[in-house]
Amino acid sequence: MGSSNILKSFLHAFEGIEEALRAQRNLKIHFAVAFVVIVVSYFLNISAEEFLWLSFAVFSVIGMELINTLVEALMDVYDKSFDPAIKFVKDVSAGIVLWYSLFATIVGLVVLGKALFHWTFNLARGFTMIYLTVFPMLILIRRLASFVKRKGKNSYRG
Ligand SMILES: Nc1ncnc2c1ncn2[C@@H]1O[C@H](COP(=O)(O)OP(=O)(O)OP(=O)(O)O)[C@@H](O)[C@H]1O
Repeated sequence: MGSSNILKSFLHAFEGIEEALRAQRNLKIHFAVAFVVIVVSYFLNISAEEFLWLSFAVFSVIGMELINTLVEALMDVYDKSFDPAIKFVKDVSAGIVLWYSLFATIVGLVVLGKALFHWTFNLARGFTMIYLTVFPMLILIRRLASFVKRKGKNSYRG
């Protein structure tokens, strides 16, 4: 592979990020947040390890948002009409971004919380616990709500 080919590959990859950024509002927001976090971290007294955790978190969220953009675009090329299977694929793909964003908030609470507000990591532990209990609970509540709705409809029909 010649050096001009390497440059071309780099340019295509750069274009990919540029196009995704232009098309996706969420990606713009994640880039802005990542930029602010990294700039703020520059002025804080944090260790190299903590900086790596922050970088890992913000780069992961943007990476997952790029994957989500890719999945959405693939699905739209495949079929634009409403399809429950496409809904599932797109929703799971969006879920990946949400999941990594939750991880990023845990890292932010531990690293930035400590450096900015002298928080211990108990708060982050609390949030982690809430995240892990909230999802099964929300699913349960939604199932219960749709069960009650179905029951209501059936009894109305007599
Ligand atoms: N073809 C489809 N069939 C069924 N549901 C769809 C379809 N296209 C989109 N949806 C639903 O709409 C949601 C948003 O999809 P869309 O492609 O508009 O992404 P978006 O507005 O860029 O969202 P995101 O914030 O996840 O990037 C999907 O998560 C899915 O629930």
